[in-house]
Amino acid sequence: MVEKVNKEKSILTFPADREIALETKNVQVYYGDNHAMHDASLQFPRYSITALIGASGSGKSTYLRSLNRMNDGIARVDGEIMYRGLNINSNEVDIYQMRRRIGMVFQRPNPFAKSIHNNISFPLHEMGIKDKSKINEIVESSLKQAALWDEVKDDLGRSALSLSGGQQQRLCIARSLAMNPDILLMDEPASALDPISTYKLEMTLSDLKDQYTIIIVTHSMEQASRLSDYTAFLHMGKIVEFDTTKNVFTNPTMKLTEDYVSGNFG
Ligand SMILES: Nc1ncnc2c1ncn2[C@@H]1O[C@H](COP(=O)(O)OP(=O)(O)OP(=O)(O)O)[C@@H](O)[C@H]1O
Repeated sequence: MVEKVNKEKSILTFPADREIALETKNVQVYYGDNHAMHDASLQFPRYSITALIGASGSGKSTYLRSLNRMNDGIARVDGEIMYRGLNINSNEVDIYQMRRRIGMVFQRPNPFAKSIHNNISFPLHEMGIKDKSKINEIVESSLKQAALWDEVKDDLGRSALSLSGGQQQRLCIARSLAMNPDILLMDEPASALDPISTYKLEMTLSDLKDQYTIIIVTHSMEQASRLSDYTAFLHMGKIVEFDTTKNVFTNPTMKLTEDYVSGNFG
């Protein structure tokens, strides 16, 4: 039985004035016999940043990866994941198309061993876009959105692998943005970055939320409180609390949340 600290508030207080970008209904994830995610029901508000926080092994990555079917072939995922009225956790969904709308940025930057330009233009070619000026336009606009353009514009033919870790991560964000997504899923995108690169990445994400919905796993309480509008706290495969970040950090409903955000465990 989980203990509440604020009895008049419900566990999953939700601000009703926000449009919903993505909703999970009773999502369960099983790695074989390991029931890793229990009954995850949450609505992610559009044009905002939601942080997923919790101790190691609480299920943050498992949940995040379910949101665009990255657990396919690894785990069994039951329940509904509703995106624009469609349950994307169903066999009818074209996973490739869906992932263009719900992109993923991983913990370690994973640029292709190609030029900066090709990192973005190659997937566009694969999508059937052949018009060079259109491609150049998308390369430029996505690099600008990812706040990398000024640093690389003079040599787009340079290898992506010669960029710093922070620049590589922003290039991976640009590559996702070039697909014209609605939602960006990010699994600890700053964990391999130094403080200055982390700061730049956070600035970039803050700017992006005007146009995109961002869901980010982070181990850093400071990052969650600086960056996110909403926070979900996970514990042992369950979503214990979801609320505005301000409330989760200053006025949590659950004792478990209070202990975690105040550093008393985890
Ligand atoms: N590929 C996998 N195969 C089997 N079990 C897994 C796999 N990935 C995760 N798990 C299990 O699922 C549970 C949740 O793990 P998950 O990685 O989602 O937690 P997390 O909160 O993201 O942890 P961390 O903060 O350490 O990254 C753990 O019990 C873990 O051992």
